[in-house]
Amino acid sequence: MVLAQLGGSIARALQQMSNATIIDEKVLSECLNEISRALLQSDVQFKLVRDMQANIKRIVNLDDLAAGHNKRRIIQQGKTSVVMFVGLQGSGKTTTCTKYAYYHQKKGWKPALVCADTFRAGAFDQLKQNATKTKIPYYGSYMESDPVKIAVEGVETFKKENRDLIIVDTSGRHKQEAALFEEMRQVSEATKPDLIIFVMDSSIGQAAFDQAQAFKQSVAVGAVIITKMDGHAKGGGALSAVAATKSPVIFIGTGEHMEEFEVFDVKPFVSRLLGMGDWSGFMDKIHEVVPTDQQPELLQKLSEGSFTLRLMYEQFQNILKMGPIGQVFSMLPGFSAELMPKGHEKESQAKIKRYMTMMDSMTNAELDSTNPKLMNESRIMRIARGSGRSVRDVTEMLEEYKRLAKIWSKMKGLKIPKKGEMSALSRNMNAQQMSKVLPPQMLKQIGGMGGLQSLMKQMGSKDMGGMGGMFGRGDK
Ligand SMILES: Nc1nc2c(ncn2[C@@H]2O[C@H](COP(=O)(O)OP(=O)(O)OP(=O)(O)O)[C@@H](O)[C@H]2O)c(=O)[nH]1
Repeated sequence: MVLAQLGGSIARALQQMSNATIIDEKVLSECLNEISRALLQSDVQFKLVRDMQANIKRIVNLDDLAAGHNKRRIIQQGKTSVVMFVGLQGSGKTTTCTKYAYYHQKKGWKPALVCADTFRAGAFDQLKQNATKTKIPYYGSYMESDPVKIAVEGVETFKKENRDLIIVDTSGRHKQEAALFEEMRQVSEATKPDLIIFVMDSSIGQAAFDQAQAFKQSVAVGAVIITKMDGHAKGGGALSAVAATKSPVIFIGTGEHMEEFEVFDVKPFVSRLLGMGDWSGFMDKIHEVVPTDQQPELLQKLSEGSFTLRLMYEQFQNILKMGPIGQVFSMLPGFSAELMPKGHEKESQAKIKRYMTMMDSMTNAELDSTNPKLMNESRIMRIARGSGRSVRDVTEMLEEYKRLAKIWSKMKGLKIPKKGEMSALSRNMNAQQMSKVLPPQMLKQIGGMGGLQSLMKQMGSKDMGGMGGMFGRGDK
């Protein structure tokens, strides 16, 4: 094979890979096989080709690629890229457009914003305000009512100005609004975006699948951004949206401010979704903070799923010892936003101490019981009197206990790894286990067990069926 042909074959193989929405082991292997074939046909030594394959596989971190961001160079620095944002009304599109622009500006891009949202009065002002704050050029009009015209003019203007990332914000719309969907399609056709991002509010829940699918059917959605991950919603709808759009989640929004924007990372996201907190961080903390002789016992109890009041007490003790309480809290299964809202660390610490004072008035039998019915009215009254708190306070503490116990009961049967054995947990957390903790409706929407398995794979897990790598951070 002459050199030009060889180059062509390799370029084609790479092109095929970059066309794939998700790069997983299969896509990577196919690409490497293609390249290897071309090399062999060019008489490159077999051993060299085999070593090259192995080396590339070792170097490429599919988990990193799963974020969809670095791998798929849909937007390329140096060339002008147009990115169009679409989504439901109020999903946070306008805010996210600026966050996205700001993020890339910090990375050395020259972004610009175009407001093609002529539907919502005030949208242009909002974009203008955000753009001014972040010193990003913007384009829009108070007079023009045709979003296609504005979008085209804006893109042309910024292309002339050599901006390399032109972001087009569009109006929010629902799938029932056929005319607005047609308009979105026209904006897309006229501006020919290199990437269309579907912005979704994490609290959307069950409606996510249908809505996301409607968007995907009208325009070529290539990526998803989930907003408002700082709220109570766990982002479960995101799973459905990912399934419907067959596109990776690339970023999450974690607040109203420009900096509250993070590259999507599958591990903490899915852990949070399952109400499990950040497991690997949590395990690291256990090994760091819980005295060595107590560790096996705690891990054993965790795997039994029997969460007693005493265990809660001990964990509170550990939490108070852990230092900057805010950071640690979010890692613990269930000990997150509900017990300790962001920015209220002091109050939360006081609450924990209050809970512990009440628990000091409990008997051993009460602390070690796993029977929720044991805590009857007379016991509650006795504890209230003993600790100098109100019956309401005691009831609140017990409610908190029940909430945590419910979450921790999901750990039952999980093989909790010892230090250095994190991958054991990853292997254990398979699709079947995950299916048990997902709301049934959602499971149905993403196509049952089969759908879940392929979704897990799509979301960056290494081995089919297992959450390979998902919790693997502490493994190395
Ligand atoms: N807490 C939180 N609020 C957010 C986040 N992203 C956006 N918001 C807020 O959500 C609200 C709606 O955001 P917008 O950006 O106006 O939404 P939009 O999708 O452009 O709205 P339409 O143009 O009506 O479709 C605003 O109050 C934002 O500040 C986030 O990640 N976290």
